Amino acid sequence: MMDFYQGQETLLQQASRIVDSEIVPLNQAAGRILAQPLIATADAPAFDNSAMDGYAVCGLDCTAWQVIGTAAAGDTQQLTLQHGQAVRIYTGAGIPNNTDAVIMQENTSVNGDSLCSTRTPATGDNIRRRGEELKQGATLLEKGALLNAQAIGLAASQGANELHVYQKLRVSVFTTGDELVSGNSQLQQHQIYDSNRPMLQASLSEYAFIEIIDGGILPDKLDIITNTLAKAADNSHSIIISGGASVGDRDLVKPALQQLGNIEHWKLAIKPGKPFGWGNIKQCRVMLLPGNPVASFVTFKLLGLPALQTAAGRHIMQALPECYQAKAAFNIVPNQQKRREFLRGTIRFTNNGPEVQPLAKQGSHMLSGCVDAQVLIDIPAQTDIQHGQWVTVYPI
Ligand SMILES: Nc1nc2c(c(=O)[nH]1)N[C@H]1C(S)=C(S)[C@@H](COP(=O)(O)OP(=O)(O)OC[C@H]3O[C@@H](n4cnc5c(N)ncnc54)[C@H](O)[C@@H]3O)O[C@H]1N2
Ligand code: MOO
Repeated sequence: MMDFYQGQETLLQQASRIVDSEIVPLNQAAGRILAQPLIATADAPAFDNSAMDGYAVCGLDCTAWQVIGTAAAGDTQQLTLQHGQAVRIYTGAGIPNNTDAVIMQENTSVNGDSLCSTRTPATGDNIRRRGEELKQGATLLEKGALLNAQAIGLAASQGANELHVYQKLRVSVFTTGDELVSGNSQLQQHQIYDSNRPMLQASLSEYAFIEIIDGGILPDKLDIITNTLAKAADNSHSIIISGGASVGDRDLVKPALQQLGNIEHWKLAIKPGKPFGWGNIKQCRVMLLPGNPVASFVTFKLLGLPALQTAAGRHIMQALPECYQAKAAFNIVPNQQKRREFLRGTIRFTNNGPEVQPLAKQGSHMLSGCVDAQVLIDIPAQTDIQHGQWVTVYPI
């Protein structure tokens, strides 16, 4: 069976981007993905300006300066100093011509129009120089950047009022299984409520670059699954389908996908989530998630979501789930598990660094054991874990 990391890499490399781009107003671009690099149209700062409230002075050899005027942020006139002169200046105001330094007001004393400094100023003190942050023509944001609040602010700082972004990735979400019932229906014997579709849609709804299409619950009937997926593939960039991914006679998603397109890969050596697989129907990427709710959640977070992000235009390195190292506050000795395990755990930040502890209820059918989890703990197959050892954790 393929290891998780090999599977993740293969999946992401095959997730070729298929969405077109569009132009949206800046105030609707938050959370979208940039389809063209954003280039600085002006230097930043655009003009030399003061970093402090104080006095702009000319002549650092002087012991006193004559204050000849005021420069406030937004003043449009350009002042000029002669040797021995100063201007009262405020943070963000344009620097007068011939200014040698700005002295912050806490280091000055003023008597009438005569200014003295309590400290010796040095050339360039408290002056923010034109272009010191960015030069005109510099790349502000790379193609594929996620437009978070900081990115929107940076684009706005350059006067951008619309941005070229990738169109939303249309993702159809299905669950399968004759036992599944939506929350608004009465349960019959041996039926259960569908938890995976609301869960997957809730996770997808955090991403502004994704448009969710609710496919509903599919019965365990090959012709219905095949017909429904064929239609969905025409109308979606990606399909996520949970359940029916395993080996039972009623596990019909794989046969349906084989009829309609191809299966690229099926089964990874991970727990939970072994029957995860993916393939294509024409241009549409289809991801098969296991039905067990925790297996569905874990494979979605670590595999499905990164693949959707690359399909939506993000770079692989940015789409990979974030992880960090924490110290195991537990032992697994001997570890005889043949699959890499992703235990659900909690983190405690101590003076020794972050410590991680698995939660009880680790069954892949036990969503309640997942609710309080802050991280997935990566436990490599057949590798003992000693108390205090560093392990990789993925925030969820
Ligand atoms: N003989 C084998 N049986 C199983 C294997 C195996 O290798 N050999 N793998 C097991 C593993 S691991 C998993 S994970 C499950 C996944 O199987 P499927 O993807 O085919 O999922 P289902 O059989 O449809 O369902 C499994 C389980 O989860 C419940 N379920 C399904 N969908 C939902 C939903 N939307 N909401 C709530 N619960 C759901 C379903 O009722 C089953 O209890 O296969 C093992 N079997
Ligand atoms: O992947 Mo299954 O969830 O190991 O039970």
